[in-house]
Amino acid sequence: MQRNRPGDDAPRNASPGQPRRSAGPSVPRGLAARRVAAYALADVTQEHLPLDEALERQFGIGDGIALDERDRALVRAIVTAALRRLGTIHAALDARMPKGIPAKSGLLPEILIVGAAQILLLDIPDRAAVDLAVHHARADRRAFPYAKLVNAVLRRVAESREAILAETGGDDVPHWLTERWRGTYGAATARAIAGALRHEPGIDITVKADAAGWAQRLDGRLLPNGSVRLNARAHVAALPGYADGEWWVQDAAASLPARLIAATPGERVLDLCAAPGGKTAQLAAAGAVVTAVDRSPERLARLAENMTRLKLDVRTVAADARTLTGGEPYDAVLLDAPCSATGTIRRHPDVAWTKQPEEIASLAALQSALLDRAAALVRPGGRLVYSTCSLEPEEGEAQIAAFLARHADFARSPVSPEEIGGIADVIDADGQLRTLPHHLPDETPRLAGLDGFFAARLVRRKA
Ligand SMILES: C[S@@+](CC[C@H](N)C(=O)[O-])C[C@H]1O[C@@H](n2cnc3c(N)ncnc32)[C@H](O)[C@@H]1O
Repeated sequence: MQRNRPGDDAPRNASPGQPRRSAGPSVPRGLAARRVAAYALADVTQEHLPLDEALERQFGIGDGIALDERDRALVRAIVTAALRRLGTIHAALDARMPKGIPAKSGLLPEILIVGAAQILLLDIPDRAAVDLAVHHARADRRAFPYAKLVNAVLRRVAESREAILAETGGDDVPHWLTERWRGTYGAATARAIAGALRHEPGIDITVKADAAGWAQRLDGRLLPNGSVRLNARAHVAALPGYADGEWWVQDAAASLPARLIAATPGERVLDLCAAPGGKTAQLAAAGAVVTAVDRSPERLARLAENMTRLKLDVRTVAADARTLTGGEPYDAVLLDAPCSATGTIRRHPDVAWTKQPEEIASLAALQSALLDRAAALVRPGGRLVYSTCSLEPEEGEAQIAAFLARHADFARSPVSPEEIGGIADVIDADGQLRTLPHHLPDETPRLAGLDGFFAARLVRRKA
């Protein structure tokens, strides 16, 4: 879709409390949420701001300040849905606007996208979505002349909803990503990945013990790896066992790297990029004596809060793992490294729009430095597990191949299917883990899939 910059009737970085959009005499219920959604969408797609940051920014200014919890949840749902199917939405609008979006039309592109996302993807009556978009256009100085166009285009989108959603040809993520995946995995797998990313994933949890029992109590299903996948959407903090610290939310694939450590009670394990602590919790729950390191004090504080809820005892260290020194080497080290996170686009569709191709090389350099430091902290005979939630081989397979070329004292310790509940198709020829978003299929799309993870287990040869 041809587009111009969003309307800037008032400064986008207006300070909190300062009204920046004039509401007009009669503001229909729900308009404020749509306006905030449109601005947050622009923050993500144009300024490459992660969605959480965009929402925090927008909830702190203008209309956002007055939104209650329900409206804020609605804003998040609208923007998330729009980002998940942005290619589909652009194509649907393009097909109904042969001349493209008029130039200098303010927030018009975002108004149309927010309207189309509600019509196509959310349980919101078409009429409400169209009317609010028209009101929104009327309230935006530059979009004002196009209010009738908004009405006509969105009505046509509503008329063709099923056909639009059945169309699977286009990309919903930026072209550079699909091109990359085609080159890495081949055309058929790249298509399957793109298909899986179109669906909102379900909620997976990791339990301390009695996974089958918790699957029953929480109305979930037990996955082969021992995770529980909830059958329905839920407000997790209100579910039984949450306040008592019996379980935590963690994608089934994200639970695999810590399982590969196979920690035994009393072993000393170092978790190098640990926050917010899903993997730390697994290690501690297995009885290991865990030291959790993270560079971010804020994220480490969240980890500590999580461990308190889970009643798990973990030592925390705020430090840059690249310069971590000292002490006795560890029985095992987990390095769940910072990465492009392209494997988590199902859960975080903003990642597709906030990451830039050039970031992959700089992240790979950081991972390589972290790996070298991690290796020095493993005792002879000890294990090193490296993982990333990236689909990019530079952050996975190629990273480990380069590491082994630099470190003759390490060798792969291949993963066996039994260790991960028999999900054999996620193990590559070198015994490494490579999960992809379309793995673990299910008839119900929301109950299918895994985040995309890479993990390799290495052992340090005995001297
Ligand atoms: C992928 S997240 C870790 C997720 C975590 N392992 C879990 O399972 O919850 C990567 C973490 O690495 C941290 N990080 C990034 N660079 C780091 C560095 N140089 N040293 C230590 N931690 C770092 C980030 O703050 C972030 O919390």
